[in-house]
Parts: sequence; C-alpha cells; structure tokens
Amino acid sequence: MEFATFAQRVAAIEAEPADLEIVALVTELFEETLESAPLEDGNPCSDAGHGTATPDDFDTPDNLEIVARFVQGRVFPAWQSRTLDIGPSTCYEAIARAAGTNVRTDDVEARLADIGEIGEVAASYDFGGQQGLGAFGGGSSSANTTDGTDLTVREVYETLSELAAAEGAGSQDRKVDLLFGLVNRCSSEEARYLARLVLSEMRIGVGEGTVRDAIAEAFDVPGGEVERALQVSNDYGQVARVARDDGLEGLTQLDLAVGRPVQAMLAQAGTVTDALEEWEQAAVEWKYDGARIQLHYQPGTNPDAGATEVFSRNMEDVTDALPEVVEFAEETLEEAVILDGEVVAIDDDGTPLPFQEVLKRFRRKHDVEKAREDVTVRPVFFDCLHADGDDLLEEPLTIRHDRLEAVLCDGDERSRSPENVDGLSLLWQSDDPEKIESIDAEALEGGHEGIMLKNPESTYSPGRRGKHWRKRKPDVETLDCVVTGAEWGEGRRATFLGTFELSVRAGEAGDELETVGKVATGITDEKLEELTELLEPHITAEEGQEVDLEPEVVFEVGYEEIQTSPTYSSGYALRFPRFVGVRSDKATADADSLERLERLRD
Ligand SMILES: Nc1ncnc2c1ncn2[C@@H]1O[C@H](COP(=O)(O)OP(=O)(O)OP(=O)(O)O)[C@@H](O)[C@H]1O
Repeated sequence: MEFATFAQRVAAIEAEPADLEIVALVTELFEETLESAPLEDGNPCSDAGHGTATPDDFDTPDNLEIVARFVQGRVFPAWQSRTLDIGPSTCYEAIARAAGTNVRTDDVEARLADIGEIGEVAASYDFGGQQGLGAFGGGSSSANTTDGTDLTVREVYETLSELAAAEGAGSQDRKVDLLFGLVNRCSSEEARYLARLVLSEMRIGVGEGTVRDAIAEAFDVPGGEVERALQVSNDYGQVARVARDDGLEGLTQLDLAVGRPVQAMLAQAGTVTDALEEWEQAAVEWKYDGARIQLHYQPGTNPDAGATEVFSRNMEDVTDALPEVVEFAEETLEEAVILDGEVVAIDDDGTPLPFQEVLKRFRRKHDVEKAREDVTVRPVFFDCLHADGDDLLEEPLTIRHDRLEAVLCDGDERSRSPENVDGLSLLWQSDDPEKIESIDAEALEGGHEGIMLKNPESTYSPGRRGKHWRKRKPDVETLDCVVTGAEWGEGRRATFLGTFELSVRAGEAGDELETVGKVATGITDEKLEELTELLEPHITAEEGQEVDLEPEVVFEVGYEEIQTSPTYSSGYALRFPRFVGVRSDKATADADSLERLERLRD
C-alpha cells in the first residue's frame, strides 16, 4: 500500500466526526490493504522484540499489520519495548533538511510555535524539489533510494525499524539521516502524518475500540473474540492478520506468551460498604505503596538458566533496574509463569519505605549496583496470569491466588502458612466490615498505603479500570496530570522552570489533552532544579517566560476542589493545586482523563 493512500484515508478519518462512520472508514482501510501489493520476499526486517515470546511474534509484519498499528499512531506492537527514541528536535531537523537548503531547524520551530501542531507544520513545506538529493542522507535504507517510485507503508515501517535499531555513537545523526530520507520522498500530506507518527501524535480519533470494531467488521469475526485476542496478545497488527487469515478459529488460539507483557488490570477508588453491597464477600489485600511490575519467568533447560523479564505497568522492560526481582525469580520459581505484583522499597528491617524511594530504582539504567546499595527493593505478587502452560485470565481471583501461592512455594513448603511465603501478597475473604477495618488498620500500621477490595469471583481484565478492583486509601484523591507547559521563574529562580501547566486526557480515544490549571506550590528549590532538568529536553517552543512542553511527564497533584472555569480548555480548574510528585512510572496515556475529573467533581 502506498503511504500516500494511507495518508489520504487517514485524513478522511480525521475529518469524520461520527464514531460509526470512523469505524466504517477504518474497516475500508483494512480491506484495502488486501488489494495492495503482497509482501516482497527477502525482507530483512524482523519483528522480534526480546525475550521468550513465541515464534508467532517474530513474523514479518504485512501491510495490514503495519496499517492496523499506524492508524493508532503506533509503529511497533504495544508489548514491545522497542521505541523510535526520536526527540522533537530530530524530527524538526529532518523536516528542515528535506524542505530545502535555505530552511533551518529554527524555521521549523518558529512555524511550530505559530501553528502549534507538528503535522500541520510538516504539511506547510514542499518537499518535492528534493527528490534528487536522497543520497544526501547516506543511509542504506530503501527510503533513501530515490528511484522515482512512491513511498509505501512498508518502506516507512522498515526505515523506522532501522531507525529504532540505531544505537551508540553517531546514532542520532543516523536517525536524522533515515528520517530525512523518508520526509524527502513525502508529499506535504504524507509528511503531515509521518511527522505525527514518529512523534506519537497521530491523534485522529481512532482508539482501541474503533480498531477492534473495524477488525470484527472487516473480517467477519465476533467483536468479543477480537477483544479477548487483543487482551492476550497486546498487538493490534497480529490480531488483524490472524482474523483475516484464520478467522474465529485462529483468534481463539491466540494465547498469552511468556515474555510478552499484558496490560495491567487497574482499580477504582471505593468503599467497604460499596464492595460488600455488590459482592457477597470481598477479597481484601494490603495496598502496597510501590510500583507495579509484571514478572515473566521461563525456566531453562538447566535449572540455573531461567529467563526472567520484568515489565512496568506501561509494559516497559525494567528488568535490568531490578536485580533483586530477577534473583527472587531465579531462586523461587520452577515453572513458566506471568505474575502481577508490586515492587516495594524497604529499610533494613524490611519495613516499607515511601513510594518515592522505589522511583529512585525503578527505571534506572546506569549505576544500578550503586543505587541498590542505597535503596533495597523487594517484590510482592498478588496475581498469577499464567502458570505452566495454563492461561488463567478467565479464572476467578481466588483460583488465581491459590495458583500464585502454589507457584511461590515449592512442594515441601506447601504446608507453610501463607504469611511465611516469600513474595506473596496475603488475601483475606470477608463479609464483615469490622474485620475489613481491622485489616485496613493493620495495613496502615505496617507502612502500606491502605487496602484493595476485590471481587473474589472476578476474572482478570487487562487494561481495565473496572469495578472489580477497588482501592481504599485514607488520603483524598489526587490527580495524575500531564505537564504541557511551564514558565521560567524570576529573580533567584530565573534558571528554573517554576509554574507548570497541567492537562488531562480527553476526546473519544483519550488521546487529546485539555488544560486544567497550573501548579506552583509545594515545590522546593532543590525539586525545581530537578524538575527543570527533567522537563527542559521536552521544550518545544518558548516565548518570553513561557514554554510549551512535549506531553511526556506526569505530575501527581493534590487540590482542594474542582471548579468549572472558562480559563482552561477543559472547562474546569483545580482549586489550590499542590505538587505531590512526579509519576515517572506513568506515561501520558496513563494520566487521568477529563471523565475522571468530572466523576471526582460529582
Ligand atoms: N494488593 C494489590 N492489588 C492490586 N494492586 C495493588 C496492590 N497493592 C498495591 N497495588 C497498586 O495499586 C494500584 C491500583 O491502583 P490504580 O489502578 O488506581 O493505580 P494508580 O493509578 O497507580 O493509583 P495509585 O496512584 O492509587 O497507586 C496498582 O496498579 C498497583 O500498582
């Protein structure tokens, strides 16, 4: 499929306001991939991610798989840790180079400050005159060869894969060269969507539900089964291809794979009364104050050679940052498992430390051993999604928990009481509010955050913030907001960013951002320096003291009240917002939504 055709279809989708029509247009787009040229042989690119995923995951993607991801603004499957790792400046530089010898990166940035959206900026240049300069980029990629043929979605995918693989010295130059090679072959319209794709800003209103419905429609398979297949595979491309090639039967055979992370099940805020009203009994667990982890363990042929991978709740690979978790897995586990849990920082006595301590370790890439000396972590597991070939998502919580307990203690230890099983989160079942209150008090006393109330009968729903898991914390609710702008301080604080603009997710697909306020209180000078260091690389435009920021960093903020307000684009404002911390374990997609803000207001 030509990239120009893709850009044209996507433009029509973007212009369409009605949800049902959008599904119809995405369905047509998927059907159209069938008519486009079949796979070229000998394609050098591999879809391999890492670890122990099944061979299915290593297939070379075809047009449908690529398009099913591109249309959602993704290049690679959600479960892969692979990223393009392109900052906005790389993209601006490639656009400037392709736009002509007299266009500089500054010009692109100036247009962005003016227009406010990178797609529109890219589309405002004419790249046609540069066709003969393809070799300029010096890359070997097909995108850099200018044989006069039109750019295809496959070439875009291959070049972006090559770009993602660039590492080490000179890799940034290589990325610019490769991207330049692509932009150079684009029409203005193609450049619009290419720029948005590489900066993860597709935002055409196509959410996960739209793609699910379009796959069901295009290949005549039940939506429910598509949904299940998406949950276990976490790959829209693969599910679309299987639905097309093997229909319903193929979809039902898609299973979890050790090494391929699954989206985490999430919780709502809740009370004991609500839980007991809805369920006969509640499963009660401590709410550990750490960071969510998903552990994948595959035993090796020799007992010491098991493969362990640890993922964050964003499915990022955090294995290297958490050697204690790897050691725990190697010492404790014997069968292939996928476990869901929390990694908690502890002091020398094993008492839990506050959440901010875990973050010092969580995504660390350098000096892990040194950091380990300063902060010790330990894993606690509360769910088992897969054990020894059995997928357990459809099993009730109590069965999954029993399996978890069995996995965490070997044969001899089975008789031990659960309290003594290392790494096991305890679970009590009760219909007695007083008993639950006493578990809560015990949790708080033990340094935990509160309790979780879970429906004992509930299945595991990846990616869902449903009613079956409720969290009960003594604090008032906080909001996790995306930082979309900031202001340089004054006087003593002139070199620090000081006031931070906060936004929540909005729109049908949750991929738009609307502002809700600015936070400036609750931040020490030391913290401001740290935040400036964190945010400065994400500045996209500056005017006077104000800066625009790429939406990459999530702040947890407290507030006294949510008011309606014409000042911010969401229509609401946080009253007395207060900085609580950086949620470095969260991506923009995990930030709170306008819908939640409205719910909290009620
Ligand atoms: N026993 C437990 N069962 C499930 N989740 C737990 C448990 N103990 C701690 N947690 C943590 O609590 C989180 C559930 O709350 P929620 O889904 O709202 O996540 P969140 O947005 O990170 O919320 P919060 O800021 O309250 O942690 C889980 O993601 C997990 O990290």
